[in-house]
Amino acid sequence: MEFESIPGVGPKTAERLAALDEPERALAAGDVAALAEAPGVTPGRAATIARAAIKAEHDDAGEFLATDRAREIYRDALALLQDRAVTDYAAKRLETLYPAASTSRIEEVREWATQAMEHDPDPEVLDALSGVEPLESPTGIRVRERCLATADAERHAAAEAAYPEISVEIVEDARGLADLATGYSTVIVLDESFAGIDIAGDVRVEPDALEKPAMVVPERLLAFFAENRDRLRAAAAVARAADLDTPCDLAVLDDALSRLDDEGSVVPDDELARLRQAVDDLDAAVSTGESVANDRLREAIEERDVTIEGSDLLSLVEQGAGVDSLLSRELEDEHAAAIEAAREHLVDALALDAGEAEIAAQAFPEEPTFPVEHDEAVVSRLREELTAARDRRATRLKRDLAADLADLREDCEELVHAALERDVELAVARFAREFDCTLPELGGSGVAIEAGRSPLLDVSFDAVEPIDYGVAGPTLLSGVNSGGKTSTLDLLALVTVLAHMGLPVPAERARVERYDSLHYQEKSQGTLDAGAFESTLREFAGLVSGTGRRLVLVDELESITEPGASARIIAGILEELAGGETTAVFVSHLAGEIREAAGFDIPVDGIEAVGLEGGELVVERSPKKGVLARSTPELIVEKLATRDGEAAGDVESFYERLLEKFE
Ligand SMILES: Nc1ncnc2c1ncn2[C@@H]1O[C@H](COP(=O)(O)OP(=O)(O)OP(=O)(O)O)[C@@H](O)[C@H]1O
Repeated sequence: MEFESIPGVGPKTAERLAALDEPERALAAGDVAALAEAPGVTPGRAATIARAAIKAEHDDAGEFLATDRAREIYRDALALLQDRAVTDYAAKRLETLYPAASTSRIEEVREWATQAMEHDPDPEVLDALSGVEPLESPTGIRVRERCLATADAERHAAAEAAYPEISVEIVEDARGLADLATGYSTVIVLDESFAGIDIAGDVRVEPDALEKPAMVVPERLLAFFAENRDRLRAAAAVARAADLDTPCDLAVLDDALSRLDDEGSVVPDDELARLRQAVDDLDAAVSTGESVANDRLREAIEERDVTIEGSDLLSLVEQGAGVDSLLSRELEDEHAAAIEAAREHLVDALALDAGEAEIAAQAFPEEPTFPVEHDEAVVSRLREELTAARDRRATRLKRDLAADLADLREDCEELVHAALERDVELAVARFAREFDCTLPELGGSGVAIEAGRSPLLDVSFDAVEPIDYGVAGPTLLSGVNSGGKTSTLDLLALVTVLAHMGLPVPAERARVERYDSLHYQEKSQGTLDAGAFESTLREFAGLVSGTGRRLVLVDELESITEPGASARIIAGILEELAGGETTAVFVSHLAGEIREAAGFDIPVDGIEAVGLEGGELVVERSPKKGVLARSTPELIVEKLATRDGEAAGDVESFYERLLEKFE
C-alpha cells in the first residue's frame, strides 16, 4: 500500500508506518494502538490516520459535516461514546467512527455495531478493563554475560540488528573463541564451521541462533512479560468474565506469569531455591559443623577418665606424639562420631543431594584432631559445585520459561487486542442502553423520528420528553419561546450524524435519508454587521448552488438582520432549496411572514403550548405538522382576553382588540 496516498500522510509518516509489523492490517482494522507504535505517531494522530485510511478505502472523499455546528454535534456524539469507554485505547479507537457519505462504510460499522450492542456491560468486565493497555516492548535491556560470535561480516550485521541486547563479536579462529570464552560465561557461535572445536567454558555452536531469540536472549521475553504482566492479567480477567473468543490458553498464561517476578527474573523453583540457599549458607554451616563436632568431642573428653600406662605414656612422649595420637588411641570412636555429626549437620543444614553430600563428607578430615577443623580446599570445591549447579538451574529455568512465553507471545497480543476491542464495543453497547437507542433505518426521503430523546439537552436524560417528528423537503419550524425548537434541530442533527456513523440513535424508531452532508447553522448571537451579514449570505449562496443530498438545519436566521428583510431572505433561500434533494428545516419566529413572502406554499410545523401552568408554559414538545404555532405573547393575550367569570370591562376589550391583531 502507498501510505502517502492517505490524505494527510507525508513521506516521513509513511516511512514510520512502513516500519510497523503489519501496517496494512492496522490501517484497515483502525487499530489505533498498533499505528501508535510507529515512532512519533501519537494515539490521536493514529486515530486521524486510521480515519483517513478508512475514508480512502471507501472512496469517501466528501466532508459530511459541512458547518461548525454540525462538527460540534459530531464531537458531542463522540464524547458521549468516549465517556463510556474504559481504556484510552477505546476512546481513541472510537475516533475512527465518523459520519460517512459512503454506504459501504456505514454498512460496515452497522454490522459491527449490531453485534456490539448485544454485549452485556458486566461490571466485572468493565472493572477488569481498567487494567488493560496495549502491550509495550521494554527497551534498554543489556545482557553482559553472554555474547554472539561469528567470522562472517554479514552475519555479524544481521546478528547486531536482531539482538541489540548483547554483544556480537567477530572471531577468526579457535583461539579467538577461547579468548571470548574467558570474558563471557556463554558464547553462542553462529558459524557451523566451529562445530566440534573443544574449548573450555560454555561455548555453543548454534547456526540457527538468529531465529531463536528465546534461547539467545531469554531476558527479552522475560522483560516483556514482566513489564506487561498486569495488563496481561487484566486482559485475561476480561477474557474470562466476558467469555472472549481468544486463542490464548489462559491457564498456561497464568502459570507462566506466576513463574516471573516484577523485575523479569524467574521465580525460583524448590531446587533453585535450595541451591541458592546452600551457596549462601555454606560458610555458616561449615563453621556450625565444626562447633557441633568440637562440642561433642569436648563433652566426650570431659566425661572420660583416660588411664594410660606409664610405659605407654613414655613411648608416646619419646615418639614426640601429641595429644592427637592419644585421641586416636583412646577416643577413636568418639572422634569418628563427632566428625560424622559435623558431616550430617552440613548435609542437613544445606539440604545437599547425594553427589554434593559425598564432597561434603570430605570437608571434615578423618584424622583425629582437636579441635576439629574443616578442609578449606574441599569446602571451596563444594562451593564451586553448588554455584555451578545454581547457575545452571537458573539458566535452565530462564530458558524454559522464555520458551513457554515465546509460544504465548502472539496469542497475548491477540488477547489484549480482543479485550481492548471489547471495550470499544461495550462503549457502544452502553451508549445504546443508557440512551434507549435503536439502529435506524437508512433510506427514503427526509428524517422521521419516533420517541426520540436527545442526550444533549441540559436536563437529565430521565427528564427528556420524547419527540416524534418527521420532515422532508424545505420546512419552517415555528414554536413558542423555549418550546424546544433548537433542541429539535439538535435531535435531528444528532440522529442523522449517528445514523451516518453506522451507530444506534436515541429513539424508539428512526428512519434517516442517506445524505451526503449535514449543514447545521446555529442561531447567531444578535444582528450581524454589514460584513458578517454579507459573508453569511455568501455561505447560503454556496449552499443553494451546491449539489448532493443534504440535510440543512438553520436556527433563527432572522436574527442576523431586521425582521422584514430576514423574512424575505429566508423565503428566497427556501424557494431555491425547494424541489431539489434537500431536506431543510428552518426554525423561525417569522414563519407567517416568510410564508407570505415565499412564492410557494412552504410547509410549516409548530411546537405548541397547550396551556399555562403557574406562569409556565406547558409545551407539547413534538412539532405538529402543518401548524403555525402561536407565539408566547399571543398565548398570554389570549389568556387575558378569555378570562372566565369576569365582566368584560374596558381593559378586557383592549385584550380582545389586541388578540384580533394576531389573527
Ligand atoms: N424534549 C424535551 N424534554 C425536556 N426538556 C426539553 C425538551 N426540549 C427542550 N427542553 C427544555 O426547554 C429548554 C429550551 O429549549 P430550546 O432552547 O430548544 O427552545 P427554543 O424553542 O429553541 O427556544 P427559543 O425560543 O429561545 O429559541 C431546554 O433548555 C430544555 O431545558
